[in-house]
Order: sequence, then structure tokens, then C-alpha cells
Amino acid sequence: MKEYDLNDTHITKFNPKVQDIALTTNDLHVWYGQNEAIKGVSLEFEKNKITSLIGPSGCGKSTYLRSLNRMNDEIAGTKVTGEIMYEQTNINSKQIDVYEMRKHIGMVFQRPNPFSKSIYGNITFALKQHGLHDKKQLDEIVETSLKQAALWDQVKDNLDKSAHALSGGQQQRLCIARAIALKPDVLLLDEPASALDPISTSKVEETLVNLKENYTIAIVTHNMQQAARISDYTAFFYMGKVLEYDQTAKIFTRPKIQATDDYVSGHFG
Ligand SMILES: Nc1ncnc2c1ncn2[C@@H]1O[C@H](COP(=O)(O)OP(=O)(O)OP(=O)(O)O)[C@@H](O)[C@H]1O
Repeated sequence: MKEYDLNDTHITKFNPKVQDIALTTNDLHVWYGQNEAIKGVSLEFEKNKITSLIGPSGCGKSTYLRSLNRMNDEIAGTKVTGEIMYEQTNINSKQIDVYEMRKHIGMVFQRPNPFSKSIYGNITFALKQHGLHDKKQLDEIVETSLKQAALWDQVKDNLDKSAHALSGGQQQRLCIARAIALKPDVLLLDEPASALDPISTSKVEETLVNLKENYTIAIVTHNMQQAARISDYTAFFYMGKVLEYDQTAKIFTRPKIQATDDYVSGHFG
């Protein structure tokens, strides 16, 4: 097993204007008890772009992604230090209303996890929890979200059908529709296509590329072709750190760090 130097890093600064940045982490550390899973990650997520988080198993990609909307709060014994800046506010602070914040920073998980409700009910559930009960408005949001998730044409005549009757790929797009119904700014996706067949995967990818017009997207993926196909920027994680961050095309064709080169070319470790 090759050893890589954790201090040999190459983080390209693109210097977009502050107003072009949706989310930033500054020196983020995450501990599970004594295990420091994230060791000081500073990254910027540019608005209306897709950023892929790649790296070998156990290097902290999911931990980092989950910390971006405080999902790690749910795991006992977890400590997160450093800043997560969203709209000039550090959302990694005790004063933050996490429930409210997640309206702006939504998440889609690896396995499609629709509620045991109708297609319509899946999308309206959180909206109702947030106090929206106007039927006309709910209908409109259901239609727009399903259209944005490229699912509307397939389900518009069956909105009362159980979400579990949909195919895996359709369920995942329903979960994306459910997340965007709340009109978040940022969408976090943890290997959203890893449980799907190639056709469903390409539909989800197409959906994400279309969504970036309105959303900022961060995606964890093990699929190098997927990262290369859909993302604008890529961060290469290794042992809790980001060793390289650059435009995706550069990461895949001219990486600056040996570890990145080995990883993207399949010669890692
Ligand atoms: N809920 C948890 N409790 C304790 N330790 C955890 C937990 N989740 C992850 N870890 C540990 O944190 C480290 C990073 O794991 P993480 O799942 O974030 O990596 P990853 O890069 O997403 O891996 P994979 O690609 O296999 O999903 C690992 O050492 C892992 O064992």
C-alpha cells in the first residue's frame, strides 16, 4: 500500500466573487469520539455549479457532506469544529435553527428513501410541516418539483399512487423532487445513483445537470465517469483531508498531486 504525503496538497482558488459562493467551510474538523474523520477542510462551493467529492472508501466524503447541513448532529459523540458559512452566517453554531437551515440546504441519500405515502404526499409532507396548507399552492409546487426532477410526465396521472410502487430510479428522482420542493439553495447528494441501474443513473445525472441552473450541488460519488460527466469542480479527499481541488477537467486529465493521479487512473494504493 503506497503512502501519500498529507501535506502535499493543491487547492486551486478560483477567486469568484463572494456573491458567487453558496457555501464555504473554513478549517472544518469532525470527530466521532476519538476518531478525527475530517482534519481541517476548507472549500468553497460556487453557486449554480456541481462539485464532486471523490476519494477512497473511509476518507471522510460522507462525513464532510453530512456536516454541511448538520446531519452529523444526529450521531451521538460527534464533534464538529470550524466554520460553515452560508449567507454570511456560520451555520455550525449553537444558535442556528437547524430545521429552518435545512430548508435552504437539502439532502438526498444513497438509497432512495421515499416515505410510505403517495407520490403527492411525499412532496407535500415537509411543506405542510412548515405550515403550507393551501391546496392550489401545494399542487403547483408538486408539479414544478416533479418537472424539475424529470418525473412529472411519468407520474402526473398517478399522484395518489404509493411512492413505493415506483422503480428505484423513479423513487430517487422523487426524493430529489421532495428535496427541491422546499426550494433550497444547496442540494447535497450522497452517492445518489449507486443503487441504480445504468439507465436510471443516466436519468438522475441528466436531472442534476438541469438542476444546477437553479441550485448549487455537492455530490459524493465513487463513479469517476459520473464525476467527470456532470461536475464542474472536484475535490479529492484522502484520510480526512482534501489533497486536491480543481476544475473537474483538470483533476481528470492533469492532476497536480500523485495521489489524485493514482486514484483517478485506478492505480491507487
Ligand atoms: N456514524 C459513524 N460513527 C462513527 N464513525 C463513523 C461514522 N460514520 C463514519 N465514521 C468513520 O469516519 C471515517 C470516514 O467515514 P465516511 O463514511 O465519511 O467516509 P467515506 O469516504 O464517505 O466512505 P465511503 O466511500 O466508504 O462511503 C471512517 O473512519 C468511518 O469509520
